[in-house]
Amino acid sequence: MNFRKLVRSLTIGCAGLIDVIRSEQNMRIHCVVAAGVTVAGLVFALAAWEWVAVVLCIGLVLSAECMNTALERLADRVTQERDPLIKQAKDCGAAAVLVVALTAVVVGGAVFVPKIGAAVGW
Ligand SMILES: Nc1ncnc2c1ncn2[C@@H]1O[C@H](COP(=O)(O)OP(=O)(O)OP(=O)(O)O)[C@@H](O)[C@H]1O
Repeated sequence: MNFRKLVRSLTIGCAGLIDVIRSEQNMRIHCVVAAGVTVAGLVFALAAWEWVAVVLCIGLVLSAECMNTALERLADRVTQERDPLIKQAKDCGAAAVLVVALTAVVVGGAVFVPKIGAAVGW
């Protein structure tokens, strides 16, 4: 195994992640929500399987946002002109983020709503 190559790949990935966080408001919103959900998970002492579900959702949403940003930048490199196919490509990328974000909301609801309900005595 080429250890130096592995470290280089990780460094490049971190640089990309920092770039997306700096440049994309939606990514910063996802990160704030992810931090809030993590704190809520600690407060409600989630079970192991609940952590698995929550962490998977967070990872999927952040990853989708990174992929969407990559697609947007490639599209902008292809042309700055209005183009119907560029619109379709960007809208499909945005749809990918929307699908995982809605999935995360459903999973988060299934995990947290019963706990919040029990805490407030519903
Ligand atoms: N070159 C283009 N040709 C046609 N439609 C485009 C083009 N660039 C963006 N759009 C469309 O315009 C709408 C708004 O795009 P906008 O430029 O505001 O955001 P974005 O480039 O998709 O993402 P961001 O704002 O995060 O950079 C979307 O429906 C998008 O698909």
